Amino acid sequence: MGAVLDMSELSVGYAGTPVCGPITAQAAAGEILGMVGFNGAGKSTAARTIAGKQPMLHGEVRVHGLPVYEDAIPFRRQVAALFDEDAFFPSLSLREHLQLIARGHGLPDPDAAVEAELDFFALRERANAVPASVSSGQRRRLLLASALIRPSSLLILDEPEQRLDPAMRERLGERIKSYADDGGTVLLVTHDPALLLATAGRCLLIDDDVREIAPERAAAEIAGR
Ligand SMILES: Nc1ncnc2c1ncn2[C@@H]1O[C@H](COP(=O)(O)OP(=O)(O)OP(=O)(O)O)[C@@H](O)[C@H]1O
Repeated sequence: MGAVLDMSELSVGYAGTPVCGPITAQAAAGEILGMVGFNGAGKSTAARTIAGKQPMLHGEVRVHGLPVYEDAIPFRRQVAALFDEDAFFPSLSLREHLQLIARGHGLPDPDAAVEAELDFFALRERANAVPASVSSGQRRRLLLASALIRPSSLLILDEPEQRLDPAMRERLGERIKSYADDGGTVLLVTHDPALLLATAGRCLLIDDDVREIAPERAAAEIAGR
C-alpha cells in the first residue's frame, strides 16, 4: 500500500531559512508517527507545513499522492489538524461548535456524533457554555473533539497533551490508537513521553539533522531533559 504521508527532502522554515534539516519520511495507513525535538527545533513549523498552513521551502510533501494545498477540497477532506491556536466563534456554545463541524462535514448522524464527543471529552456539563466562559483545558478538549469528530485519513496533532489533565491524556492516547486501528494515519508532535510510548510506532527526531529513532529512545530522552 502507498504512503498516506510522503515527505521527500522537505525543508521548512521562514523567509527562505530552514529551521531544521530536511525531512524524508513516509507514514502508511494505520501508522502513528511521532515527532520530537527540543523547543524551537522546528516541529510545529514542519507540522504546519505538512498541514498546508505555510509554504514549504524546498522538497516535496504529498498526502495520498496529492500536493499539500489547504484550499483544495480533496486535501482538506483527508486532513484533520490540531494546532495551538484558539479559533472559536465567540457566540457559539461548545455543542454548537461541534454541530457546525459535524454538519459541515456531512456526518450521517451529526447529533449522535456530537453527543458522543461531548461525553468522550467530558464536556457535557459545559456544553451550552461559550468558549470564553470555560477553562483553558476545556477549550483544548473542544479543539480536540473538533479535530476528531470529522472524517479524515490523516490526523496532525501538535502537542495535543497541552493543558490536559493526566486522565484525559491517557484517554486521548487510547483515542489516537483507535483512530490508527481504524486505518487512519497520525503525525503526533509531542513532549509527553508517556503519550509517545503509548501511541507511536515510529518517531522522527527533529534537529539540524532529522532522523528516525525508536519511540522508546525518544521517550527516554524527553523524560531525561
Ligand atoms: N512565524 C515565525 N516567523 C519566524 N520564525 C518563527 C516563526 N514561528 C516560529 N519561528 C522560529 O522557528 C523555529 C522553530 O519553531 P517551531 O515553533 O517550529 O519549534 P518547535 O520545535 O515546535 O518548538 P516547541 O517545542 O517550543 O513548540 C524557532 O526558532 C522559532 O523561533
